[in-house]
Amino acid sequence: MRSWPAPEISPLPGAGLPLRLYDTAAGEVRGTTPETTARMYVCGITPYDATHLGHANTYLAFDLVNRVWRDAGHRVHYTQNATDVDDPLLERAQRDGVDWRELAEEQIELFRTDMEALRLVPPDDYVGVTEVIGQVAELIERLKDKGATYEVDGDVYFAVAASPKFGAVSGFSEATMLELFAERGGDPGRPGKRHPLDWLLWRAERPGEPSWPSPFGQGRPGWHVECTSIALACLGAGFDVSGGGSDLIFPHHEMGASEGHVATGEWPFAKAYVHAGMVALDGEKMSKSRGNLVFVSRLRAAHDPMAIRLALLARHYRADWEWTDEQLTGAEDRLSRWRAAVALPGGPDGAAVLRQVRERLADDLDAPGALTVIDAWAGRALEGDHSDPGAPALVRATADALLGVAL
Ligand SMILES: Nc1ncnc2c1ncn2[C@@H]1O[C@H](COS(=O)(=O)NC(=O)[C@@H](N)CS)[C@@H](O)[C@H]1O
Ligand SMILES: [Zn+2]
Repeated sequence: MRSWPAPEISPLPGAGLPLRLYDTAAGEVRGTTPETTARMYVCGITPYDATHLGHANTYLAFDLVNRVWRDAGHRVHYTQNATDVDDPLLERAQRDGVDWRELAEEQIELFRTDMEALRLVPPDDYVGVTEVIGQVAELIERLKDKGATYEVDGDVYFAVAASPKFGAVSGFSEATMLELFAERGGDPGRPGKRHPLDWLLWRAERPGEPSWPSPFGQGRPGWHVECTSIALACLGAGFDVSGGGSDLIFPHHEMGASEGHVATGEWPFAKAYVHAGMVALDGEKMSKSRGNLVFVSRLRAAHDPMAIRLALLARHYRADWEWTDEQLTGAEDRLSRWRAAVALPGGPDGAAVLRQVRERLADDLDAPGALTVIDAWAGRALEGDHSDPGAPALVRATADALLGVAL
């Protein structure tokens, strides 16, 4: 699938610092160690109710990863999927009496428009799972050849007992796993399964559901295996970052890592598992099932997308936090202050701003800290410190390249 047009990225003098990120599997902040080309897989949307602020918050975190790696001299190979066939999408299409393919297409287009407006760097590979059904079936075949699968009434399951590394990503107890698995699309109680945590790889055709041919009959892929297949095909095992919101830690990323490991024999499947916190509204996580959503497209109708971006950047990417309209007005004030300051003939030392913003972002994406650095510079510039005539241009370029904020 087409992704979206890339924003300009201003060149900056010198180079950034090595990026350190909190790795869920390690349970601590660790230095990323990408090669010349850094490789990142970020789970994409299930295309309905796009693009809400929770989505935007998560993709923005990985946009910062992309920008910091580029500033440190790496090329970035960025892959993102779209889950354009899955139970929740079919249910929503059914509820609204629309064709599921049309719903997916329209929502993916809205997502692209929102991502472009917020100036996120687009993925190099933007892959709808319906584009790669055959490839996914091949991966399932590989897992079958490894003896890691079995069938229940025509549906193909991954046997958790076949994965020596199961649990290495989340570190959760079995009780927590069972609870989350049931909450997030799993079927722990299904009769005929060998273990409650075994998960669906291939769902045999049901009446009225879309299906595709495969070596194991008409059907469609399970959720986790699509991402494993696309990441392996585009990036190869051992890629640098597997990203998503914290609600993907389990079952999605845990099960995908097991699939990748058993299929390739390589570990880790991803060198770092990086998760963004949950954005809430009125005390509840913003989610389609709850319907308490704030849409980027609606905010864009009345607000500068750069203010929306600044409002999101004001929170640490791993924090769970509550959206309020006041945060947007605060971001609009900050945006106009920054724009006024970079329009001045000079300001305090610009090189210090670049150095400090680089330090903040390299330290597990401390964007709030980076915003504070530019706030301080803008404040002193607006009070009349114009000692460095080159500073306004350098601060503008820093905000653009590292934070994605166009002043
Ligand atoms: N309230 C929220 N706050 C932060 N991130 C969220 C929120 N809701 C969803 N996300 C993140 O947004 C991304 C897309 O979510 S999604 O549309 O439900 N789609 C999926 O989770 C799958 N298509 C991934 S393969 C995921 O990384 C998810 O963790
Ligand atoms: Zn995914």
